[in-house]
Amino acid sequence: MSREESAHRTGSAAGPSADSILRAEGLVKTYRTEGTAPVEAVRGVDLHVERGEFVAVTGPSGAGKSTLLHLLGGLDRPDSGSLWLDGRQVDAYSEARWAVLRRKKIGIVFQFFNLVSNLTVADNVELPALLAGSTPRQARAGREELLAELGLAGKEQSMPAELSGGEQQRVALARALVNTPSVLLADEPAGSLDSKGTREVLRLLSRFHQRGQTIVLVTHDARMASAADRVISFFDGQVVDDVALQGGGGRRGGGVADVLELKG
Ligand SMILES: Nc1ncnc2c1ncn2[C@@H]1O[C@H](COP(=O)(O)OP(=O)(O)OP(=O)(O)O)[C@@H](O)[C@H]1O
Repeated sequence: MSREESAHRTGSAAGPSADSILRAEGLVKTYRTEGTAPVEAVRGVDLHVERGEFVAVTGPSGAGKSTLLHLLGGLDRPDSGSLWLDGRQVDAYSEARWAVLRRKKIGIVFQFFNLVSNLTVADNVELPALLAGSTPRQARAGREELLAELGLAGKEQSMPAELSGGEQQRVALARALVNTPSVLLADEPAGSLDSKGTREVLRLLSRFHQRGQTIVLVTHDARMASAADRVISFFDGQVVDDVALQGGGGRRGGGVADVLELKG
């Protein structure tokens, strides 16, 4: 039986549990630019992500996936709706409180890495740890462990521009994970990589997921999405489907191998 055939619908139908790490209710975001019609990017989204889940949000270009991810990470504010992270209601947080929350509880990776170009690889990874209150010794230990794990030992003193796209994304992943966040938000993390880089990112996401990392991955790539435990289809600012992939996904094994084969 194919993974698609074995998929079954649970998702939002199953509803949030006491263990939901992320929960959104009625999220709405409309972009208003003078002189143009308002764009209703997110139109009343209810969503929950359980602790340890790997959830992919997929859909066509312009569906509102990135906007949703930005709302979940506090990078943008909803016009209305509620948001809980780790049991705490966070939608009314000020910018400063969100910044602290993000440092400690949310890791984010973007399509174009967003590394600090004039800092070394080591400093890019250590900086968020230091900002979150780690001692220099702790930050260094965390950086060393992650860079070794991500195959970047020896690149500590390189500048981002000296690295390949795949290497830069691995640095971005190390930076996002250095504070052991409750949730990792990934917005098209392989969107600017070749097939080798894409496989690498998938393999690493799956590895961290297997160790319990909660992940929300935005992707328009169905093959990447099929590495997740659960796939949420987004269309025109709304969730139109929410499907659990049985026996697959990063955690339960099998799925990623299929995906990696698919990508050749
Ligand atoms: N800052 C902004 N100002 C105005 N409109 C915006 C802004 N950001 C996004 N939009 C619009 O909101 C809608 C949703 O965009 P969004 O980037 O969230 O979609 P997406 O599904 O992530 O698309 P893609 O896969 O192409 O990245 C689109 O119509 C987009 O043009």
